[in-house]
Amino acid sequence: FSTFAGEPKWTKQVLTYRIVNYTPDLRPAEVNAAIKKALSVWSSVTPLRFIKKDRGDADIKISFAARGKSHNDFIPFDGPGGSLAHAYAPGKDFGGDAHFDEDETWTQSTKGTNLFYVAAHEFGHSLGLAHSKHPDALMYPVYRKFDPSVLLHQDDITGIQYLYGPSPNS
Ligand SMILES: CC(C)C[C@H](CS(C)(=N)=N)C(=O)N[C@H]1Cc2cn(c3ccccc23)CCCCCCNC1=O
Ligand SMILES: [Ca+2]
Ligand SMILES: [Zn+2]
Repeated sequence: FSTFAGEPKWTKQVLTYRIVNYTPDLRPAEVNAAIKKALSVWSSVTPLRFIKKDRGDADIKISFAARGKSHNDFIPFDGPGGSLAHAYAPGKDFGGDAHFDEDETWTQSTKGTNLFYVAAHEFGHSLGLAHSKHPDALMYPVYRKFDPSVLLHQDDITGIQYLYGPSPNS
């Protein structure tokens, strides 16, 4: 596993998240569920807890943006394929935020681009993990045929617990 320079991490265990806008590819309830499940991947192995906010500021702001429309972070997306999303390391303002490329076809299946899988990867970044060299780790830099049941590789768990420690009820 790897962390970002300076090992930025959240100094609190309860984090808030807000889904700022939704993709038309899925029903809002499906997006809510995929995001919630992707966060629970990480909270299941750490003391971290996530609270959803529907307005105002939040630690992790989630949004969808397409090509050209610079989603005010000056990193425009690249159309279908290529980069699927990006997320910021822990910190204030943009820190922790995750942006998803609206030009992808977001799905809940193994066709198209699976939102749950990409979100789980992005939240690894939002929590302070950089990329892993293990090809079967969630934090591997390239999207792979994923097996929805087994998502976290031991390397991912070792990395996130290095930053936040294990779940208290482990
Ligand atoms: C790991 C993901 C869930 C998140 C990362 C984004 S990030 C910032 N959070 N690490 C991602 O989007 N990786 C690209 C990496 C990538 C693969 N290729 C690319 C061609 C162009 C640009 C990027 C890529 C080759 C062609 C395949 C393109 C489709 C799949 N894209 C990827 O796997
Ligand atoms: Ca893209
Ligand atoms: Zn990544």
